[in-house]
Amino acid sequence: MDKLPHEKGFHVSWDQLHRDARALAWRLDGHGPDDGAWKAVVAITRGGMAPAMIVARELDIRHVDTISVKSYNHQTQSEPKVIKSPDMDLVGDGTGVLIIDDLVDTGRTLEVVRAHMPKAHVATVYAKPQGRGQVDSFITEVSQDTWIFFPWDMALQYVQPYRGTD
Ligand SMILES: O=P(O)(O)OC[C@H]1O[C@H](OP(=O)(O)OP(=O)(O)O)[C@H](O)[C@@H]1O
Ligand code: HPA
Ligand SMILES: [Mg+2]
Repeated sequence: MDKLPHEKGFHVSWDQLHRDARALAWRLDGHGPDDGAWKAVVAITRGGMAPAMIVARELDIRHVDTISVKSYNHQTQSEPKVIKSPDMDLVGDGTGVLIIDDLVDTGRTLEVVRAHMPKAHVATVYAKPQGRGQVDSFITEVSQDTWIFFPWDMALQYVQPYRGTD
């Protein structure tokens, strides 16, 4: 039987995202340089903002900034561009900074971000094999041919029963 629409991707609920982002925070806790603390979180907008908020909350980090890299138009990839940089007085070379994104796919977004803050620790909630080398920490890996659907891109809707009634 053909796959049902909701079997064609990895669909992440808000609850799942919250659990996975918390797990990421707990993994990072105490692993900052020197005393183990992290001095700031930089979210890669827009997808990194929800996980970054959860990580900053768990680890009690009050300095939160953003970097904006645009790399996709819907599901089509284009040349990544930095549209907005974080406060470089705050982040410096990235030492003690946690860069957070929802996922790494090809790794091209993170390549651009790492060039800005070479000493930062890069963490994503989800990772695909091609980009895994660009992240220092992640929670769940999915195969390269899986599309991850996030809760902010979805809506609840009716699906046909597995065994149709004709
Ligand atoms: O590893 P890559 O192949 O570069 O892809 C991963 C990036 O792509 C998506 O962001 P997108 O650029 O679509 O912007 P958004 O976060 O605003 O949705 C995703 O949130 C990651 O940031
Ligand atoms: O699998 C994905 N899901 C959502 N956004 C993405 N951007 C790159 N890959 C993905
Ligand atoms: Mg993104």
